[in-house]
This record gives sequence, C-alpha cells and structure tokens, in this order.
Amino acid sequence: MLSTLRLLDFRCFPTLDLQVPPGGAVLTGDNAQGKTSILEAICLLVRLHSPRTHRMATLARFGSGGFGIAGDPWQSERQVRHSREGLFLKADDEARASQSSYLEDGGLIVWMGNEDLDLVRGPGEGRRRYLDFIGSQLSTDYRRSASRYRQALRAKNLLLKQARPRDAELLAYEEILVEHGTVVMRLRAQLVADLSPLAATAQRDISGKDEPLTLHYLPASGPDLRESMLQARERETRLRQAVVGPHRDELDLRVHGMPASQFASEGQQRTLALSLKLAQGQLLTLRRGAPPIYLLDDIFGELDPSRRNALMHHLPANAQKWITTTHLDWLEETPELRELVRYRLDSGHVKDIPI
Ligand SMILES: Nc1ncnc2c1ncn2[C@@H]1O[C@H](COP(=O)(O)OP(=O)(O)OP(=O)(O)O)[C@@H](O)[C@H]1O
Repeated sequence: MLSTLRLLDFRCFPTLDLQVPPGGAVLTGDNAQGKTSILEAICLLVRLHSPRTHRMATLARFGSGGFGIAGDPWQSERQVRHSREGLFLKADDEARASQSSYLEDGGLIVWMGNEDLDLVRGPGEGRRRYLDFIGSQLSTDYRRSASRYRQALRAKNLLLKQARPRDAELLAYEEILVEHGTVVMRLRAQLVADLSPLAATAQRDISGKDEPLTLHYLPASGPDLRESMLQARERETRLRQAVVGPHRDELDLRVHGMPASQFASEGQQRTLALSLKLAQGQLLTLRRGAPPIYLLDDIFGELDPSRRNALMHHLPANAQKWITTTHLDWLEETPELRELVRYRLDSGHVKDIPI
C-alpha cells in the first residue's frame, strides 16, 4: 500500500502531493478532472504499466519534456522519471538499471474499470494481456520470457514481410520463440488452472446464482511449439506473418458450458468481468501472502446495490482501495467504504471533502 504519492508534470497535473491512509481513498469530481490519471500514476509507480497507453511520452503533461512519479508502495521509496533521455528508476535511494530489476521486488496491483467488459466480449488480445499482467506480477520467468518472446516475434514478422526471408535468420528467431514461448505456455496453463476455481466462486457469489463459470487455456499451437512452427512455415510465408505461438493463445470463458461472449447475458458478462479481476486479486494475495492495491476506476456507480455489496465482500478488508467516481450518492449505501478519505478533483487540483 501507499501512504504518499507525488506527481510532477504527469498528465493534467503540474504537481500533486497526496497523503493517503492505509484503507485508501475515494477520488471524486466531474469528468476529465484527473481521477483516472491518479490511478494510472499508481499503476506505473508499482508495475511500470499503464492500462491506457504503451507510450510513456504521452504521459508527460502537454508542453513539458517529461514526468515524474514518486511514492512509497509497501514502505519502499520509489521514483519513476521519464524524459527525452529515457526512463530513470529508483528504489530506496538506489538507481535500478532496468525495468526488470525495478519490478523484481515491486508490489501488486489489480485494476478494475468499465473497459473490463472487453475481457469477455472483445478479441483475445485483451485476455492475453490479462494473463500477462498477472503472470508478470507473480513470476520473473514469466516477465522475462514474455518480453523476449515479444521482441523475437516482432523481428520474425519483419523478416516475413520481406520478399525472400532468409531461412537462417528465421531459424535463429524461431529458436528464441520456441525457448521463451514454451515457458509462457507452461506458466499460462498453470495460471489459468489456478484462476479458474477462484473466478467460479466469485461468479457464484456476485450473481447469487448457480452460474457455473469455467476457464480453459487454449494454446495456439500443439504441445511442441517447434514442430507446430515447422508445420506452419508454408502458411506463415504465404501470409507473411507468424501464426502459431502464444501471441495467438486464447483464454476460453464459459458459463453453463457455453462460450460467454456469445451466450451469456449482458449482466452475466459484467459479473464475469468482475469475477476475473477478483480472481486475480485472490491469486496475488494467496501467492504473496499480502493483498494487492486495488485501483477501481469508475465501476461502483454503475453497479446495482447487490453486485456492489458482493464485490465489497470479495475485496480483502485490509487491502488499500483507490476508487474514482463522478458522484458519491452510492457511497452512503456501501457501509464498508463510508469511512474512506475523500478527495475532490477540480482541473488537476485536489481538495479534502469532510466525511
Ligand atoms: N499528457 C497530458 N497532458 C495534459 N493533460 C492531459 C494529458 N493526457 C490527458 N490529459 C487531460 O487530463 C484530463 C484528466 O483526464 P482523466 O482521464 O484523468 O480524467 P477523469 O477525471 O478520470 O475523467 P472521467 O471521469 O471522464 O474518466 C483530461 O482533460 C485529459 O484531456
């Protein structure tokens, strides 16, 4: 958890200095006042990841040359600075040379937002990102192999775009893809097996019905990735892109044995999206023995009271929660959150609201 957060030239904030109690805070205000940007800054500080962009440069306040975020997640003083010279990372007064070394002892995050519905309805890429975000928080091997796989895939796809890709070069990249893709496949299979019962329990509790949810990992290759690549060589050359491997894996979601994207009702799909994120939080807590920080972006106002209460019941009481909302009326009906500190945001300025 975090007790202080400081921003410099981050999104709409020239500067910001927030003190937050262990329970967390509710951030309220009209649209476009900077609420989500604060959650985004926390996600970057803890995991070097923004759910909204892959390009760090877009996070710097317009007209500034870079941004800074500082805070103390889990009592470790951390700093993330980005400028034209690149990314500068520090933990406990020590510079960290790489993202990997910064993340090694980094904290844990669950991000929940309205866009989570895309996990159920959207393309497979969102479900792969969901698995990667959890896997990368739990395992250095996952993080390293997913990153090396991505780099080698980009290089192989560039080669395949050429008129006559050289076999030796293709084979060299495929060696890397096989080595790291096999690690990612093994860890994803384990991850899905661990998440499945947790998500099923959350689905049952939030819906209040017997709504059996199952998660299955569907790899986009046979068990032997090298063999699958060999078999796909002619097709890949024709299509000029890599078509087998973890970048095409699927996470199959079923309710009552039927594909959720096609057969589940909108309400069931919304519950399922919540269940996936709650399962993530539970798994992180189980594996690390301490709960993650929950960043809840504008979801409470949209939930009916029974789903809201079921969601609250599932969030660990001792976890820090950062909640954004445009209106506070629902808060009075949610006893667990009534005591949280409240801040009102107005064009990048923050005011305390008495409870
Ligand atoms: N790099 C940037 N520099 C300056 N301002 C930015 C930058 N990126 C985004 N903004 C602006 O920051 C403001 C706050 O955005 P943010 O998404 O945090 O608002 P919000 O309060 O969460 O809104 P909503 O309730 O609509 O989700 C917006 O006006 C946005 O246009």
